[in-house]
Amino acid sequence: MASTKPLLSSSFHGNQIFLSPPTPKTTKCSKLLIPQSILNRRPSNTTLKNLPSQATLAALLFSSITPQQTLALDTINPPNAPPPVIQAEAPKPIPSPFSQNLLMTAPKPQTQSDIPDGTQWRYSEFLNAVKKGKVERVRFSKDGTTLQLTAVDGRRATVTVPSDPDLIDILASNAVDISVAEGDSGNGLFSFIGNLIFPFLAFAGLFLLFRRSQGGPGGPGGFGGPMDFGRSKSKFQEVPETGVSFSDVAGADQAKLELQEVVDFLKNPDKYTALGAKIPKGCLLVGPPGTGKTLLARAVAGEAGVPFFSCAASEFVELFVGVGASRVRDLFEKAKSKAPCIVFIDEIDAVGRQRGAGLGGGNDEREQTINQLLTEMDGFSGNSGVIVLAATNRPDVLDSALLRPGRFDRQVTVDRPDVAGRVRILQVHSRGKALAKDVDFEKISRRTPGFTGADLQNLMNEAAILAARRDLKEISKDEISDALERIIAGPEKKNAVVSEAKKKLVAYHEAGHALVGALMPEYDPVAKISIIPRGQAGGLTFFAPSEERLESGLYSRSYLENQMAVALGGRVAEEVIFGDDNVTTGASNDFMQVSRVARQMVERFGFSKKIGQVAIGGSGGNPFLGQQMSSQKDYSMATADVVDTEVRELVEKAYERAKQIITTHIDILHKLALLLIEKETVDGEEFMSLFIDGKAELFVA
Ligand SMILES: Nc1ncnc2c1ncn2[C@@H]1O[C@H](COP(=O)(O)OP(=O)(O)OP(=O)(O)O)[C@@H](O)[C@H]1O
Ligand SMILES: [Zn+2]
Repeated sequence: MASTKPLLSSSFHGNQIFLSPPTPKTTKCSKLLIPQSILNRRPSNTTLKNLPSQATLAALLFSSITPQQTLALDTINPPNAPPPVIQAEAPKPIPSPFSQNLLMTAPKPQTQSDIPDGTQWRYSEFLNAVKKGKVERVRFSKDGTTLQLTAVDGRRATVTVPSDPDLIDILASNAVDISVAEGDSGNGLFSFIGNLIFPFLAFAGLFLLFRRSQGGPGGPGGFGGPMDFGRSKSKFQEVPETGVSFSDVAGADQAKLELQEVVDFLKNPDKYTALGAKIPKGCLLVGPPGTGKTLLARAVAGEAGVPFFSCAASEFVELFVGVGASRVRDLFEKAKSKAPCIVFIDEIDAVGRQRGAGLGGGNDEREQTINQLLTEMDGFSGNSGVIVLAATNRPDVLDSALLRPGRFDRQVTVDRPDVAGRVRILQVHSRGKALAKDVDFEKISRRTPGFTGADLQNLMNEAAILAARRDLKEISKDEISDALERIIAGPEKKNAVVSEAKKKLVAYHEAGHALVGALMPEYDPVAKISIIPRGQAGGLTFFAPSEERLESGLYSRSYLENQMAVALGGRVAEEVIFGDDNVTTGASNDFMQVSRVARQMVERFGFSKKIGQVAIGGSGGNPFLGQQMSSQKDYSMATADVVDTEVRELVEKAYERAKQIITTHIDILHKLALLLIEKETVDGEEFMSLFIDGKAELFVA
């Protein structure tokens, strides 16, 4: 039961900061929260980016993790949270097991029969049987020190497992089915992965991952030989013609304008060099995920008609020091031979973070990679015809050496699109889709502030899927509307069994939010009220904040006070109707919102006279770029007391206002609650008509 500003963040988004720009769920799930204990154990020069794939790999290897669980894990990271900071936790280099591997001799062939007798096999017997294809499946204990095997003839045996980095590879290359015993303790996937990725399996996993990405095992028996590692060349893609033009990138006019210069240069280098003009070698595309940075880079190449080389910086960095640097060298070698061309480096922050900033010392591999990149960029003169575009959403963490003149000295901001931009993006993504006449992009655009291009693409796609599921020939506004709500608030649980009593309670609760919202001066209009359960919420009230408000990101003191009153309206209605003793826990999200707003008003926005116009508690940061707005306390106990008192006062004041509105307009509260019980959803217009019938005053001061 949450009062939801669909378009502002809400309780659905977990720990998200209330006033931050909305971050609708997108289809992308790239970040995985990895427990510190595992991070500390991983080899020093892997990047965090590898970890999801590592986990995915584990998921593939160990069938007890389903992809769905991995997705569920993704959502543990609040959408706006910064990626876990890698620099603070760069662990000490761990000697690579693969170097030992070089010295290891292959196990001697066994003379025993293929399948040993007994229920306790020696490790060498086990390996031998595996290589002869006599082992069907193995099941590791949770700590990985023993395994249970099932032989092809159905016999079972136990093996004590030494720390052998090759084991997983050997098992996999002999098509042995691998799983891990599920424990009865622990809390789900975290502890599972925690126990799973004890060092040798982690190494083995990475080893496999690496080998896979190299295009298959290097030899029979799965022993590819560690020397393969240095020779990777396939870490970038080369597209001779992207076929993407600026017209495929809707909105982003400013960015296109700035990049037009790059296009001109690539098309006509002589014109510039004849005049002695210095052409930028590198250009940084900065903006939140999904805003079309990659698309823009492709469009630059497409417009100029030059080849497009792309790679993700995280893929440069692998297990061995020096590999990343050699990959960078390969990439530029190739690019220079095809100049003029575009080199696009995505997620440059993965290698481009400030050097030597980590607690555990520097990360050699990353440093070498970035040094190589800088060398390459310094190496080609302004007119070599290779232009490097790099993308990041964390420009703040980049090494300043990258931003020096002659490197990425230009920044192009690719921001979330505005109303008009969203209309055009919707148009682009409805090309080739059959749309009903009632679809109005303008209206959809107004309902989707904060959406990125990727979000809008996802929206249109979801709508198309819905239309197909409904056996329609066209996508109508209903499908788009339903898809939108689904994206914002999670799917409706239409079949959830809700008792009459609960339905009534939720109806009054939501009616309370809506009523207070409608009667607060200059508050956002109510768009829809629903008592169909959705996600965690028993019911929802949608408001439609104005575009200007969202775009400016500015909120007045009175707006925030209103917001708190609206959020409290649910609980107040419960109290008034059902009595103090019968209020429920349904308002807990509302309370969280309220206290967050109140605290921010006092601590950060200077809205408290006693604290004054200062920001205390936390270093701030720009949530737009995913920086942490930490709530770390950096003030004295005495100040903390004042803060607490001020926060409480704000909340109490809001509570009183909500109560006053609800008690004076209780007739409308009843009407709306009845309507909700009958129809389950009520839209804004219908709700407002209750006021006209009831002759309530619309705005009370
Ligand atoms: N301005 C836009 N016009 C049309 N489509 C867009 C636009 N922005 C994003 N998209 C769509 O969203 C998809 C994802 O965009 P893209 O990968 O370019 O984003 P990005 O900024 O590079 O994201 P990330 O930082 O996650 O890599 C694109 O394939 C494209 O279809
Ligand atoms: Zn509520």
